[in-house]
Amino acid sequence: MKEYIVTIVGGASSYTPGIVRSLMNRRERLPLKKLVLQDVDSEKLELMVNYLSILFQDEEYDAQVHWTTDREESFRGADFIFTQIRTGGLEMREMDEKISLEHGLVGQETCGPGGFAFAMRTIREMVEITRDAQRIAPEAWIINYSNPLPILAEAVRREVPHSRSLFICDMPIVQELAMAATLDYKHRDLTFEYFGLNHFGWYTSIKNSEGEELLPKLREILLSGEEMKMVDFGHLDQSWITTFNNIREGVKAFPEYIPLTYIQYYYFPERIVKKYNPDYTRANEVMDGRRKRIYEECKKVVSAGTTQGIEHTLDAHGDFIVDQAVAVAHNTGERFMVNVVNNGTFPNLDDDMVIETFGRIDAHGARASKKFEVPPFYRAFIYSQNTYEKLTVDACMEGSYNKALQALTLNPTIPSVDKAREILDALIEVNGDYFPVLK
Ligand SMILES: NC(=O)c1ccc[n+]([C@@H]2O[C@H](COP(=O)([O-])OP(=O)(O)OC[C@H]3O[C@@H](n4cnc5c(N)ncnc54)[C@H](O)[C@@H]3O)[C@@H](O)[C@H]2O)c1
Ligand SMILES: O=P(O)(O)OC[C@H]1O[C@H](O[C@H]2[C@H](O)[C@@H](O)[C@@H](O)O[C@@H]2CO)[C@H](O)[C@@H](O)[C@@H]1O
Ligand SMILES: [Mn+2]
Repeated sequence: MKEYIVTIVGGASSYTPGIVRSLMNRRERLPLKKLVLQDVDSEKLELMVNYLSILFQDEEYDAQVHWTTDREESFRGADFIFTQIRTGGLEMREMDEKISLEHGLVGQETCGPGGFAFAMRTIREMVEITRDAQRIAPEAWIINYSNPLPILAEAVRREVPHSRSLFICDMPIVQELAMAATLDYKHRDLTFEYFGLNHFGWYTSIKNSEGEELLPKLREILLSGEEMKMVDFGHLDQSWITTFNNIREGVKAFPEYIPLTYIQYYYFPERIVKKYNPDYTRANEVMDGRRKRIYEECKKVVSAGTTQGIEHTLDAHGDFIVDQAVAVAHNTGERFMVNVVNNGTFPNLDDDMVIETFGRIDAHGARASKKFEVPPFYRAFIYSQNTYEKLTVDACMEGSYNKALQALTLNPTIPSVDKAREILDALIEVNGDYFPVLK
């Protein structure tokens, strides 16, 4: 069987050990010749590779592992390029979240002004990565996790036509696992339907294998005040548990569908701002939690020279990306949530909109499977969010202050032009050279 070369851009991320464990667990389907970790942080890369070398040895996993800061070198010969970059790091995420909250706005990684700033820092980098991949490894598939996903997907769609890119998000699968557990079903026995954009959508149907519609039952459970049954991979922080339980608030507002967790930021921005602590945000929780825990785990293994007796982190995140690589490699046509260009899937939305819905993945990439006519309220809501996303790409690529201001004014978490201008000026100041010059 063919042996694959997988490159991870942002290879020093704390998500890497989980992804590599998923690769190891799927060694029969995706045998690895070489794993290449590429990153801008050589110190963390070295730690990660030292850790993985010991893990491979302990698990008798026969693949080479290599690290480099040189993107060109890392792409040579690659079959798959997984991308998970965060320009500015968690430190800039912290700034985004805190500045937004200081201005009375949602302070979040991918939604509202935080997502806008993250996009302005990352768009050009993601476009360059995709161009380089197309030039150096034209046969390789890029499977991208980097956020803000829909904005990066829009930028790549425009700037790098015909790139072999998949844009993926683990939120829906994690929410589906929780919804299945709450309904007392196994995830694999349910079929979900969903429409929207990434981090901005709604479930319209949840059926069991007999074809029984279970959405009304889930609605009833949520409205009765019962807690969502979280599928805990070992380290689910309280803030995520609260976010999952807020799905109920969305259902209370508009009971016809089950909103994705992230809808809380758009339905209830004032509630979120009131509840969030501007001095200790999610970025702090991640820095003190997942980031610290994973690198400590790596250091322990490296100093002990063995993985024995050291706790390992497992989550759906790693499986989700590797399963999609398997679907491409084996041309399976398996069903996944996909981010694709609309092209008539939602007939009453623009054809060129990047949408999120269920579809199939095979050797030719991702395609949506079912048409859905979007009801008027959701259609208008999606248009404002999608136009914000498109204007953010315009603003970044054209260096346009006016487009940036229009983008933020349309963002459903921002109430006025005055607020949009106030937060835009604050973000420009704090981001310095991370942002393009906006004239
Ligand atoms: N799509 C999803 O559902 C999903 C899920 C989880 C994480 N993410 C995204 O994955 C990314 C990584 O998250 P994280 O929490 O691990 O962040 P992180 O900052 O801890 O790790 C990102 C890594 O990328 C490196 N990096 C930054 N810019 C780079 C570049 N230009 N080239 C190569 N490496 C670069 C950093 O040095 C760092 O090691 C973020 O964009 C995050 O939002 C997405
Ligand atoms: O706040 P974070 O950094 O923990 O997570 C941000 C990401 O949240 C979603 O993903 C997962 C996350 O990757 C996983 O580790 C776990 O914590 O559950 C989250 C919810 O499913 C989201 O899909 C990503 O786009 C975010 O970057
Ligand atoms: Mn996501």
